Amino acid sequence: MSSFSRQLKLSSSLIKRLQHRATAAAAAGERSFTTTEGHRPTIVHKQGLDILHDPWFNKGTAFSMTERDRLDLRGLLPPNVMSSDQQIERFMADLKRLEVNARDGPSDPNALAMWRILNRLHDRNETMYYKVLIAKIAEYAPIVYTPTVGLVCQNYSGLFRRPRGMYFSAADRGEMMSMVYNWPADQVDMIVVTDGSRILGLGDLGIQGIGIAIGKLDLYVAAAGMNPQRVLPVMIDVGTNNEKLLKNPLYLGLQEHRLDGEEYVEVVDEFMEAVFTRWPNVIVQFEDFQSKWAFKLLQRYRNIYRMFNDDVQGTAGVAIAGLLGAVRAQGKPLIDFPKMKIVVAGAGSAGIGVLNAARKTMARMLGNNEYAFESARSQFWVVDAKGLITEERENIDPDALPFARKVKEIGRQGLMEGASLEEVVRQVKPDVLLGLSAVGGLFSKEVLEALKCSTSTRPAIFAMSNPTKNAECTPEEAFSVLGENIIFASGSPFKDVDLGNGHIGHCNQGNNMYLFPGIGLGTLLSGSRIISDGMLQAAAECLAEYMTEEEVLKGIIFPPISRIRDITKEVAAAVIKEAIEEDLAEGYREMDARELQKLNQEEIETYVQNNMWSPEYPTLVYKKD
Ligand SMILES: NC(=O)c1ccc[n+]([C@@H]2O[C@H](COP(=O)([O-])OP(=O)(O)OC[C@H]3O[C@@H](n4cnc5c(N)ncnc54)[C@H](O)[C@@H]3O)[C@@H](O)[C@H]2O)c1
Ligand SMILES: O=C(O)C[C@H](O)C(=O)O
Ligand SMILES: [Mg+2]
Repeated sequence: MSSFSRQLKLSSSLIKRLQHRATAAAAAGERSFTTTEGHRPTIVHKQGLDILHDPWFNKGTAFSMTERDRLDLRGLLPPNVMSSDQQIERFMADLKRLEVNARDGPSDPNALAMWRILNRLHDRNETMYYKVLIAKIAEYAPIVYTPTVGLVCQNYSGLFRRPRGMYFSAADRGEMMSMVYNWPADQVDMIVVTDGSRILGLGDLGIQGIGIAIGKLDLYVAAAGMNPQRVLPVMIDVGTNNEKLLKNPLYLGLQEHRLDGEEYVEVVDEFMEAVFTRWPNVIVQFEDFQSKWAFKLLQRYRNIYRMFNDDVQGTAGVAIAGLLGAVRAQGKPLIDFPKMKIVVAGAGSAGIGVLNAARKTMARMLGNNEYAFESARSQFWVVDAKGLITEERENIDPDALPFARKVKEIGRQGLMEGASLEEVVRQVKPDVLLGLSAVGGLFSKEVLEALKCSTSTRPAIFAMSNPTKNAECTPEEAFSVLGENIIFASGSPFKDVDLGNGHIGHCNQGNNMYLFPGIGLGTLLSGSRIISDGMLQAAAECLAEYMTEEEVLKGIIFPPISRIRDITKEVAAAVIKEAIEEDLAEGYREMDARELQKLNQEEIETYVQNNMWSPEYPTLVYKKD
């Protein structure tokens, strides 16, 4: 156990290391946890144009002459055979041209145009698409993922060309169990499903929300090395309450108001039953469901299906890692975390998820008993659209109730029910101001000025709402009001700030993308039937631990996105270790539960690494059906 884990008082005997295991097993050749699919030819049952139109097999101009003969492709392609590197070079030149040509630099229409070009590549050649994405993840994640994916969802009815993923609608009730067989893949490892009801901070986008499921799965492939032939984006279309979409003749979804209550649950139940019947080993990530349903569905399914909610659980883990980073950045020991005063703006699925996880982490550090849990509660002040939440709040949301401040207590602090964010910050003088409100600019100049009273030596600001225009403040705003001695993180990417004195104000991206790919991959490779709190906690700790002391002291508390494949590998390994520890790991393919238990830390990482898909063209051979 690392000293880091010890400080957190975590599950103790996590790994029984069998040091001699790797060499002995390799020498005996008794098993292989290295999958060597790489050089075997892939059998195809298609020829000619059918192959060129099939993104799973298409190589475009990279088909060799012998392959062109074998697969009846002669004459269907320009004669010059290109290497995959040449293909990428040509493609990138095209993309760059667009950037150079844009008169006023990168802008929304420009980002959308880049998305279109990448999407077309995705349609015609998946291998090349993911090669580009992995090689240039820092450049293109903001296009295929947050923030541009938000714009894509808003415009999806216009952008839609070739369908991607599956749509289950309220009109399909009773049919889902058979419909699910229309998907061509016999194996699906990962589903990201949304009902489009709360896409980023953009509200109800109905069926257009499928874009977010596609974007998340792009990261599953690029960061976690999930095989793109085994991922499935899903939209559950139960209608929309977005009046504009209801009236838009070009809208692609059901033009009726959202189902609610039992009827809604029945649709989601039927979908879950259908996908787990066809693919019993699939993992389902719930994404961007409105808070009203996010918690209920999570509670309903998490003990019977392999599923998690990214907005509630992934975000919580990323925030915990960030909060622990903020403690370290002050040069304090982690055990000081329970002393932090934290103001959270936003009490939706993300805010409440963070609050619950932060409270549990503090309680664990304080002795993990009821008293510790109760006393941790008093470290949080929660402000929502109606102001500070106290026990006096009428019709209080049951999920927010545990964080409602006691009236007496806040009276002493000079606060009252519904107090404004600015007042709360001024009176509480918090160490951390964390926004998951979806309200752009909420951390106004006045709020940031109030934070100057913070009792912390290095206050932290987490403006976590997405996309960019919904961020509670920009890093420029934060650094210009509060000076350089702060920690800053945002949900969407911003550039670092030049502070003008030769110093840089670091802008961290605090986004659940640093956890969900590793949670999914670790769950898959462990073979755990559920995703436990312990597995999620292990993922969060791994992320927190990833940054070095030196980086953290510089204010860098999250890794740059260029390291996302590496951090994902580590997170997946941490999740597997925890699943083994909790006796949940049932194994994956040739790696059964007993074999898994024999792996030491290094072997688990090798096992993960060897099961991460990389975009390389396989040699194709034709075989008649
Ligand atoms: N960075 C990340 O990884 C990450 C992860 C999940 C969600 N998010 C973002 O968090 C935001 C919220 O997501 P959610 O699912 O919790 O949404 P939600 O709609 O369920 O919750 C929003 C909350 O903000 C509150 N709010 C609204 N106006 C406010 C105001 N003026 N002051 C204070 N609070 C206010 C609402 O009352 C509500 O409690 C979205 O923008 C989403 O993109 C970011
Ligand atoms: O999608 C993201 O970028 C993060 C998060 O899941 C969100 O809903 O904002
Ligand atoms: Mg989300």
